[in-house]
Amino acid sequence: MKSAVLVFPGINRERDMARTLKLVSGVEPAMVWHADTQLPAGTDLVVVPGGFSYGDYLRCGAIAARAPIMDAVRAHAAKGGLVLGVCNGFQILCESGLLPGVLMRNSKLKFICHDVHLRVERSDTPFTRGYNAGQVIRVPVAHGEGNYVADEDTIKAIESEGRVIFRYCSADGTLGDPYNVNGAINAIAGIVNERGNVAGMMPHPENHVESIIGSTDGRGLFAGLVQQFGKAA
Ligand SMILES: NC(=O)CC[C@H](N)C(=O)O
Repeated sequence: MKSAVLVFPGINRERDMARTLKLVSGVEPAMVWHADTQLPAGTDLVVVPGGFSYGDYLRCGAIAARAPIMDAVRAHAAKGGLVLGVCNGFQILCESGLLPGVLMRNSKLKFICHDVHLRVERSDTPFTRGYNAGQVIRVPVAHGEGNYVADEDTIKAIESEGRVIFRYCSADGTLGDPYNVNGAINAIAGIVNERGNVAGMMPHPENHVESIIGSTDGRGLFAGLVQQFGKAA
């Protein structure tokens, strides 16, 4: 699997993401600077990583969404290419119109940084095929603006088309306010676009891929993607 990780000024999770992609796929990803206008030929997967692009000025992801490289990301998605946005990456994909909705301030107006449980809502997407539907995984969150919001019609469409891929839940998969760490509508932690080739999620699966740091629950996402493209470039 050939992947490309976008790099914006202020991003700080790109090395974690690159390390995980190398670990799981066996192939070093290309690091692509925001001012570039092209992705490397043959890119299978574009990853927009987490961090604080442009210092979170205006709104998280708002400036990065207008960076030159984003036209190439749009073209890649339009061809059916896979795009994954994690945390700030999810915010950037929403701000760029590649995913619907927006990420607002967390309902308690505090930055949160701890492990959460997620219920995998479906396993028939390229991003979740490494899991079973209904499986509960534990991965960290680290954000101040993770409260997913969209207008009523958009939420109706996302829900009726089964485009929620992850929801915040308890360790046994129960949904409820105490587990909805940022107040997101319907406890939405991750979604896919209509075509199913662009995904965004607030939690960080790339940080839980090795038992030495306490959990490998994030690995399934990357392992599932690799299954699709194979391990070699
Ligand atoms: N870890 C991240 O990507 C953080 C995203 C963004 N800076 C926020 O605080 O919401």
